Amino acid sequence: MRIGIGYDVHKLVNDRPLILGGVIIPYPVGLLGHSDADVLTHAIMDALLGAAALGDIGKHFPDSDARYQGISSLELLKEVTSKLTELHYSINNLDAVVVAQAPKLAPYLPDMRGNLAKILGLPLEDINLKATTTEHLGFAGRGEGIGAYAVCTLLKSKAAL
Ligand SMILES: Nc1ccn([C@@H]2O[C@H](COP(=O)(O)O)[C@@H](O)[C@H]2O)c(=O)n1
Ligand SMILES: C[C@@]1(CO)OP(=O)(O)OP(=O)(O)OC[C@H]1O
Repeated sequence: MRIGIGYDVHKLVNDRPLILGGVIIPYPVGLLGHSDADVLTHAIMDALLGAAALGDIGKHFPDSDARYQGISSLELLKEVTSKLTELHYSINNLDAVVVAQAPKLAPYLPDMRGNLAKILGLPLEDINLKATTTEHLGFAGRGEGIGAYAVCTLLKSKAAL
């Protein structure tokens, strides 16, 4: 069993959609980034890459590469999933938390979970998503940005042992 951790933050700005776990969330501001800035999916990718000792998303998908400009982070997650499969890793479970003072994310978590399960090829029970505020403290509490943490465990498939 191998464990990985991921953490990412993106800034909230005008004139950008708010996309988390591939779900477009109606909100007056959205996350700034080279890709679609889906901070939850980024933290999950970093956890998966970390567990496999494959570095981080900046190494695999540099923001200097025009191919990734505006890309859906779910497309990047597909690539990470393929890399894990090539190396005979399977995902055992995944847990993540989005740190956002607003909007209320609970209503959107089931759709995010469904999107992630589909791409990762996992049953829903292997994925858990949560949201928390910071009780108005810090950058997230002031609504300046949104952060996400993710932890996952990987198993090496039996065929590769
Ligand atoms: N952006 C958010 C933040 C929180 N929630 C839900 O509210 C619960 C209480 O949050 P606290 O930060 O006050 O502990 C939390 O457990 C989530 O269920 C949310 O939906 N969206
Ligand atoms: C995903 C990438 C690539 O488009 O860009 P961003 O959306 O800016 O995200 P970040 O978490 O800053 O770093 C990874 C990047 O290389």
